[in-house]
Amino acid sequence: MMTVIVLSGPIGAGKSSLTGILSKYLGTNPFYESVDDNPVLPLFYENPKKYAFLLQVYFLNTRFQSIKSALTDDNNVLDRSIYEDALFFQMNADIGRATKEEVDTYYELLHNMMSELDRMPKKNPDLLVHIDVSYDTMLKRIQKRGRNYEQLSYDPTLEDYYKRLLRYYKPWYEKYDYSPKMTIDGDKFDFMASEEDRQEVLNQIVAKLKEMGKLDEDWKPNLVK
Ligand SMILES: Nc1ncnc2c1ncn2[C@@H]1O[C@H](COP(=O)(O)OP(=O)(O)O)[C@@H](O)[C@H]1O
Ligand SMILES: Nc1nc2c(ncn2[C@H]2C[C@H](O)[C@@H](COP(=O)(O)O)O2)c(=O)[nH]1
Repeated sequence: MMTVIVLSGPIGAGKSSLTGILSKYLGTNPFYESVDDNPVLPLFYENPKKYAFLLQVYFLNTRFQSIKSALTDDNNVLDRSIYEDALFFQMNADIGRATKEEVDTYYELLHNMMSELDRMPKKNPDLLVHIDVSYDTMLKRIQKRGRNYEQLSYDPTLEDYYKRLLRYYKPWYEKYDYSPKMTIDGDKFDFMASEEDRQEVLNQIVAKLKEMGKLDEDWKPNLVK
């Protein structure tokens, strides 16, 4: 059965990490957001006002590309949903990093591209797995990952940016209704370092997929690597 799972959550929540763990466990394909090979991301952090619009278009384009493959392919896990794109741009626009013309153009482009998804065999994911984290956890993980331009030492105003991002995520998740959804407590479960925590998180997701009828009741992982 074709099942598409999408991860969501703020920067550093653990989406990419869980995408890898989950796709391996389910025997499906991981799809990653373009980050380390994204030439616009460092420019954005250096000069957000100048590059917010370009970065947004860059992400929209790469995400659309991976969604097209993921929704036509078999079983997949994506490390961020396209539904979060507007959240990021709205927030950047609200803090004055985009002109009205850029905002209008972006929304038109987004709607236009989203309507293309109507033609796909599947328009929406089967399940959204949201990783919920506090500011402290988010910051710790951003530090652990160590991308220079995401550190508060690089730009102290990132503290406000990150706190604001967390505030935007709450209503976004509550409103999200394109598919069934579930939350993983990213503060509680250290699914990178603790084998026990990792298993607990996987069990929660598998239980949800079984409840939805996407996995058979007697499904067991094929752990042969
Ligand atoms: N649940 C977790 N417990 C401990 N460390 C984590 C957890 N999730 C992610 N990390 C670590 O935090 C950093 C950011 O994780 P990543 O998966 O890149 O986040 P995202 O894709 O959401 O930005 C990485 O260094 C990763 O090893
Ligand atoms: N301004 C925007 N920035 C975005 C968007 N999507 C991702 N990002 C940034 C945030 C991180 O610095 C980096 C990678 O995100 P992770 O959550 O995977 O760490 O890219 C966006 O739509 N707009």
